[in-house]
Amino acid sequence: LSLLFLGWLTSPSAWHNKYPVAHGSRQSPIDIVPHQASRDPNLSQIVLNYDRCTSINISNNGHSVVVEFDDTDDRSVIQGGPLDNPYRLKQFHFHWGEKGCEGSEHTVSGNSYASELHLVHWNAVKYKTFDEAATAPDGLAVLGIFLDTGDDHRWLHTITDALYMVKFKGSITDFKDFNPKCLLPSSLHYWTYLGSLTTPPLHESVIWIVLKDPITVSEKQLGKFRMLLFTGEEEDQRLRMENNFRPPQPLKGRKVRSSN
Ligand SMILES: C[C@H](CNC(=O)c1ccc(S(N)(=O)=O)cc1)Cn1ccc2ccccc21
Ligand SMILES: [Zn+2]
Repeated sequence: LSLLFLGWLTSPSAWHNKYPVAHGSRQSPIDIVPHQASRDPNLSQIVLNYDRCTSINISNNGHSVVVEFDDTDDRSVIQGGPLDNPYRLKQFHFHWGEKGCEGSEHTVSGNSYASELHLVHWNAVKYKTFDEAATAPDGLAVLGIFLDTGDDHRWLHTITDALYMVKFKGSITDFKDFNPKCLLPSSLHYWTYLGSLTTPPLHESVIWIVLKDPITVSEKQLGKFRMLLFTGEEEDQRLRMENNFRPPQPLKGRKVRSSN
C-alpha cells in the first residue's frame, strides 16, 4: 500500500524499528489462556464510578475512533481489583477487523473476538498529567471489553450514529452526555496482567484489566466502524479503517491473574 510504503501507516511488525520497546518484556496484547491464569483471592472486584462522567468529543485519530472525557478531576474513575489508586477515565476507543472472526487485540485460548473496546484511565494520584502517566510502569489502567457479533446492542447506536461525522482522519465533533457504563457486560469478572500500549509509542505503562464476558453487537453496527477512513479528507487515497488491531505478543514469563 502506498501509505505503508510512505511509512505513514506502518504495520505492527515494523514498529520495532522506531520503537524498540516493541520487543520489550511487557508488551500487549497477549493471548489469555484461562486455565493457566492464577485465581488470586486478594483480587477484589473492580469498581467503576462513572455516574458523573463528562464525555466531550468523538474523533478519528487515524488509528481508531476515540471518545474523550473531562479528566480534570475524579468525576469518573476505576478503582479496586489490582489497582492501588483510583485511575481517571480519559478516553475510550475500539479495535476491529474486516470480517467478524477477527478484530480483538487480546485473544482467549487463541480465539479472537470481532472487536475490543478499551477504556483508558490514568493514575492522577501519582502523576500530574496523562502524558507523564503514559510513560510510568503504573501510570495507566485500561479496561478491555470484547465485542461479539449477534443481536443489535441497544446503546451502541449512539456511537455508530456519530461515526459519519468523523469519517476522515483528523475529524472531531461534540459528543456530550455519553456514559460508557451502557457498554459493560453483566459480569465484571476479569483477567489482569502488566502490559503496554498496543499502538506506538507502545509504552510499558498499562495495568490491563480484561473482562471475561463480551458484549454483543450486530454485524450491521460493526460494519459502520468500517466506513471510517485511515486517511484524511485532503488525501486522494481512501483507506477504510479496519484491522486496526495488534496481534498477541510474547508473555515473557508474565503471570495473568483471574478475579474470583
Ligand atoms: C501515548 C499517547 C498516545 N497514545 C495513547 O494515549 C494510547 C492509549 C491507549 C492505547 S491502548 N490501545 O493500549 O488502549 C494506545 C495508545 C500520547 N503520548 C504521550 C506521551 C508520548 C510520547 C511519545 C509519543 C506519544 C505520546
Ligand atoms: Zn486500544
